[in-house]
Parts: sequence; C-alpha cells; structure tokens
Amino acid sequence: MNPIVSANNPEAVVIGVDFGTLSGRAVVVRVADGAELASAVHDFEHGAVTEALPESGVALAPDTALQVPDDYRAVLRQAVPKALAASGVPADRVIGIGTDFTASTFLPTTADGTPLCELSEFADRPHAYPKLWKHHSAQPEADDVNALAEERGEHWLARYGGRISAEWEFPKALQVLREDPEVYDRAERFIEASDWIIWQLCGSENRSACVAGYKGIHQDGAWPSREYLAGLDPRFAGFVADKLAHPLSQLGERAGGLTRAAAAVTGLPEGIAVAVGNVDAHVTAAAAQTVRPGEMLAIMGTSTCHVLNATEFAEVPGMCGAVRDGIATGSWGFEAGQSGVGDIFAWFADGFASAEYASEAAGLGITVHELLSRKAAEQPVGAHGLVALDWHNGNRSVLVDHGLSGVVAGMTLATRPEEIYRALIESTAFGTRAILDAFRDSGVPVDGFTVAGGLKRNDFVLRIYADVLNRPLHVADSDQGPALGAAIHAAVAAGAYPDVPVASEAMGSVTRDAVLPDPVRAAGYDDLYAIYADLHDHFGRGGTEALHRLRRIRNENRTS
Ligand SMILES: Nc1ncnc2c1ncn2[C@@H]1O[C@H](COP(=O)(O)OP(=O)(O)O)[C@@H](O)[C@H]1O
Ligand SMILES: O=C(CO)[C@@H](O)[C@@H](O)COP(=O)(O)O
Repeated sequence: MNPIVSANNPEAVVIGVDFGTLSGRAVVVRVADGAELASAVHDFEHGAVTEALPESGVALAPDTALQVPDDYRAVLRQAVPKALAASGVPADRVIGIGTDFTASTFLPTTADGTPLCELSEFADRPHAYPKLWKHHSAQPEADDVNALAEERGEHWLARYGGRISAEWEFPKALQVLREDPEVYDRAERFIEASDWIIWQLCGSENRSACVAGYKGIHQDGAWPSREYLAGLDPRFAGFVADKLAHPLSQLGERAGGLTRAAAAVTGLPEGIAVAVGNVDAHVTAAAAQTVRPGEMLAIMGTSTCHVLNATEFAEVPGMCGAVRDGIATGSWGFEAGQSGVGDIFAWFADGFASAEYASEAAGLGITVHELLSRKAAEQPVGAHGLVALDWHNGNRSVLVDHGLSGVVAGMTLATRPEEIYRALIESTAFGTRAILDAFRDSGVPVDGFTVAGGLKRNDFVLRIYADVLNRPLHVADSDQGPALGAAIHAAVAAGAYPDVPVASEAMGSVTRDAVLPDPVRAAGYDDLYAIYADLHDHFGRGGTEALHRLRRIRNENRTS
C-alpha cells in the first residue's frame, strides 16, 4: 500500500484515464475538490483499423473497425507519466487510478489475457483483433441474436429495448465463431477492453457488472442460457461458461492493487487502488453530477451516448440497455445512443466543404467546423428547406439497425454547404429528441438534460439542441468528463469517499441552465421534427427497404 498519503489527506490525488476511439487521455485530479491539475493525451498509433491490418496488410471487409491492444498499453506508458510530471505532484501522493473505455470494444485473449492478435500465428487474422465499438459488420449476427431471443421469449430482451445492437458483445463473438472458428476456439477468454485494461493494471482478471450488463447480456445475476446459445449455433453453447463468465465487481469498488510491473510502466506507486473498469459514457455521470434519477446526460462527441438513472425499470423500446446499479448504486441505469454525431459533422466538413471554405477558415484562423457553424447560424430555422436522417453510422436507438444509412432530403441547386452542415447537426438533435420521446412515452421521467463531451464547445450545436428539445441545457464544466469521472471512481475505490454520488458532489461540477431555448425557433423546429419523424419511419420502419437494399448492393460489389 502507498505508505505516505491516506485517502483523506488534502494533498491526495487520483489519476483518471479515458480510452477513447482514437486516443487515450490521463488526468491528475485532486481528491478534495476534483481540481484537474494536469493532463496528457496519447494518440493511438493505429487509431481505428478499418481498411487493412497493420504489417500484414490483410484487407478488411466493409464495416470492420478494429484496434491494436498495444496502443492501449502505450497510453499507460506515455500519457500517465506525462500527466503526472506536468502536474508537478510527487508520485507518492497518488492514491488510486480509474479508467474508462469505449464499449463494446471486445477482444479474444488467452487464459493469461494475451490478446490473440499478439500471437504470431494470429497476427494476420482480423478476428483475432479487438473489435471497436463501431465495428458494424456483425449486423446479421445481431439479427439472429434478436430473432431467436424473440422466438424463445427470452426475458432479458426487454432490458435492451427489444433489440441487441450489432455493436454489443454477443453478435461480435458469434461473428468470430462463424467467420474464423479457429480464432474462436483458441480464445480462452473474450473480454471488454475496459476490463482487459484492469487486468493489465492489477495482474488478474476482473470484470465490471456495468459492462457485463450493458454490453454483454447479464441481467438479474444470470447470462443467457446454454440452450439459447446452442440455438444460435451448437458450437456457441459454451461461450458464456467457457470464455466469458467471471465474478462481477460493482462500480466504485477496488478491483485490486497496482502491480509492480504496472507501477514501473506508469510511474505510480505499487499497490494503489485500481478502480473497477467502466464505460466512457457511464463514468461521465459522476463528473457531470447527473447520478440522481431523472437527470439525463448526453456525452456528445464522435458519437453520443445518453445515460439516465431512474428509480423503476420500464421497458423503453429501442433503448440500448437498462441495468440495475449500472451507473449509480440503487438506481436503474438506462443507456441510449447515436452511433454517429461529431463523426457526421467531420465527414461533411472534411470531405465536402470546398477548398475555398478551407482557405477562408485558415484566413480567419478558425476550423472548417467553426466556419460552417458561423455561416449556418445566420439563417432562420427552416430557411435551408432541408431535413436529414442521422444514420451515417447506423442507428443505435431507437431503431437499433446498423444496416441503415444517412439521408438528406430537400436539396436543390441553390443548397449551400453550410446549409447541409446545419441540417446534419439538426438531424442529430432530432435523433436525440426521438430518444427523449421514447423515454417519455414509456413513463421514464427525464427532468434535466446535461451535455458533456467535445461538442459542448460548439455554441451553435448547443443552441440547436436547446431549441430542438425545447428545454434548458445544463453543461458539464470539465472538458475531460470521462477522465474526471474515472478519477472520481478511483477516489471511491481508494476509500476517500463512501460512494460515487457523494464523490460526484465533491469532485464533479456542472453549469445549470447554461443554454436556454428560444420559443420562436423551438416552434419552427416542431415543424421540421414532424418531417424528420415521417422520414424516420418511412426509411427505418418498413416504408421502404431502399437503405437496406443499397447496403446489400454496396457490400456485394465491394467484396466480389
Ligand atoms: N467545432 C466543432 N463542431 C462540430 N464538431 C466538431 C468540432 N470540432 C470537432 N468536432 C467533431 O467532434 C468529434 C470529437 O469529439 P470528442 O468529444 O473530442 O471525441 P470523442 O467522442 O472521440 O471522445 C469528432 O467527430 C470531431 O470531428
Ligand atoms: O457506446 C459507447 C458507450 O456505451 C461509447 O463508448 C461509444 O459510443 C464511443 O464513444 P465516443 O464517441 O468515442 O466518446
């Protein structure tokens, strides 16, 4: 144990490490008040691997998104010591480390936690690599998982809004079995990256109940039955018992002590508390002080995750998951999400704004995003005559279908780039409104709406959300909500606070009513939302199969 600093020492600090889609960030946080003393970012060398495997160059199928596990270790080697050095805090004042990860980011390993892709015989096998949350090619497996669960009346399906997403663990593992049974057979464990990183820090396998509930299918203390799994494929019958099951730990608990090896790598004291693994979205609730029932938190960045606590369970069609104690102890934690948000804006700003826009932005010393936002902000609501569907990365809620794709309706020869950009931002706000409607219609109260994540820095985005949702937005103060949330969990795991809600009060912070809706603009958006709802149901609920047919045609022509 760390001999020098006890948990209630005012000098004590904790480290939070956020493993995002393209980088990992470490932040040094004072336990007493949550002050962020310093941080450091380390970009993943391989980012999201979507075209070809590193080194072997093996080409990847459409909708594949993989990662390289040593990129995760590099964050521990690089970002943690850098952040600590930048803070000027001596290492012996650190009492704990907490982490969070994208999810479901899921990998096959040997019994000792070695990722299969690190075994030379599997280095050129795509299915031996971690499948990133936005790996979307397991949609056929998700369809089978859902069809069989419906047919058998599996009680757990209701906890996932009636549909398991292709982004979650079971479709991904089934895809490995079907497409590369040798990798499946060699895998002694399948594990979330959020739990794997804890294994690296503590030296022994530890699994979080939060991750098992949301990204696996663990409900009421049980996993899907062997009979159900055998119905998917007889070879899958032992998936849970042989490769997944492990005692589960609760959020805020101490997973173990930092090993000597991990201490050497990170420069932190051996034996300090390592908090149980967590998901980037869920952990942010602690930083934004949204752990109380009725407070929805939208973590808006590359994608958006919505997390919400409620006192009672209710089935909310198309939501990602409801897990008892999944965000904060004593509540039902709900998760919903949009698989593309900032990524959609980036797709347009990077690929479709002309060179003239790029040089205008450079001349003004701003980004293309900022230029497009500035130009788009000048127009009244609806003046672009456009409504878009925000499905460029599929739909995670409420349709739970990654075979869907984006649509922009209403374009003419007069349509300008900033108008499309604005329509895309609006489409994501409409997607969030559809999620709020689903909660309302299912009787789950949403009293407050708080925004965290990188997009909170774009005032235009926030204004559109306030107007489309017609409610005040509260904004989390921290620019690194997930890392701060992870640090808060570390403080609890180290014994500095009795539980996450108490630590959140002391260490998190939020500005209430930071952005207020404008009644005139909000009324304008009601009309556009009605059109969004029409298009949503037409393209997403069987009015036409056009988007699925286009996806099939694309895949056939790309792989043949
Ligand atoms: N000014 C901006 N306006 C809108 N979107 C932006 C802006 N700047 C960056 N983005 C987009 O926001 C996303 C990054 O959000 P961030 O929260 O930093 O990342 P992550 O979700 O991966 O943690 C990217 O998709 C990026 O293209
Ligand atoms: O799905 C989840 C959490 O459940 C996220 O990890 C995933 O959307 C990725 O989040 P980011 O957009 O990278 O912050």
